[in-house]
Amino acid sequence: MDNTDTYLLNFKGYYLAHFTANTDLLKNLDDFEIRDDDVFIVTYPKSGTIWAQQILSSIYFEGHRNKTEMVETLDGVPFLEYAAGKIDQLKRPSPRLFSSHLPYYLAPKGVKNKRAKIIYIYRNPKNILVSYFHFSNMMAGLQAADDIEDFMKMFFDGKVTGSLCFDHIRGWYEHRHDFNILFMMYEEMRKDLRSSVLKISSFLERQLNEEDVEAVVKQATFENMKFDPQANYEQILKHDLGRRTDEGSFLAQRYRWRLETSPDCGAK
Ligand SMILES: Nc1ncnc2c1ncn2[C@@H]1O[C@H](COP(=O)(O)O)[C@@H](OP(=O)(O)O)[C@H]1O
Ligand SMILES: CCc1ccc(OS(=O)(=O)O)cc1
Repeated sequence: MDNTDTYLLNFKGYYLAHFTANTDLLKNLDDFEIRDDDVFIVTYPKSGTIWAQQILSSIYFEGHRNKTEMVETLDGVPFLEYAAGKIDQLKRPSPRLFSSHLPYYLAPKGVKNKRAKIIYIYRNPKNILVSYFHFSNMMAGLQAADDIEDFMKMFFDGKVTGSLCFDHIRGWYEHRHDFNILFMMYEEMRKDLRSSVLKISSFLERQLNEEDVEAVVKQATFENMKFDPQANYEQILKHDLGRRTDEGSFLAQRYRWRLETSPDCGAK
C-alpha cells in the first residue's frame, strides 16, 4: 500500500479515501469470509449509495420499515472497506448487508464465487461529476477543487476516491457473469421508485406485502430522506466523516434542475 498521499490510499491500483480506509480488513480482503446470505450494494461514489442503503435497510429490518427502531442507515449497511462506525464485520449477525465502492477485481473470493448477492447502482457520469465536485468540497477527508475544471481533471484522470468512473462501471459489467448481480440505474430509480423497490426485493427473494412495499417506497423518497436524520448521514458527516463547510449534504440536488437547462452543469 502507498500511504503517502493525504487524501488517496492506493490499494492494488485502486484509490480509496485515505482518512477512513479500514486498512486491517484490506490486508485480508481477498479471503474475507463471505456468507451465502450476504448482500452488497456496490457503487462508484455519488451514484446513489445512501439511497440504496435506505431501501435495503427498510426491506430487511422491520423496525426500520415501520420506524419502531432507530437504525442509523450506515450502521445497518456499513461499508466493507471503510471503518466509519468501527463495526466488527465478522461478528455481525446474518444476514449482513454491506456497501462498497470497490472495483470488481478487489471483490473477496467468496463474492466472485457467487456466494453473495450484489446490487450494482450506476449513474450518468455527468451527474456523478457534478455531485462529486460539490461533495469533495464539503467533505474534509476528500481533496477539494478550486472550480469544476480543476475537479474535472482529477475525475477524468481517475485521481479521486473510486479511481476512474468508467473503469468501475465497465469492470463490473464486463465481469457480471462471475457474480450474482443485479444492475440498477439511478435515473430509472428516480423515474419509478416503486418498480425499482419491487425489482430489488424480488432479486433478494424478500417477500413484502403491499403495506411493506408502500412503507419502503415512502421511506426512500428524496423528500423523506432529506429530512430523516437516520437516513441523511448528517450526524455521521458531522461526527465521523468530518465537514469542511457547513453548507451541503449527502442529499443535495440543488443543481438538479440547472443540470437539465445549463451547459455549465450547474457547477457555478
Ligand atoms: N432518495 C433519493 N432520491 C434521489 N436521489 C437520491 C436519494 N438519496 C440520495 N440521492 C442522491 O444520491 C447522491 C449521493 O450518492 P452517494 O450516496 O453514492 O454518495 C446525491 O446526488 P446529488 O449530489 O446529485 O444530489 C443524492 O442527492
Ligand atoms: C464510510 C463512509 C464513507 C462515505 C463517503 C466516502 O467518500 S466517497 O463516497 O468514497 O467519496 C467514504 C466513506
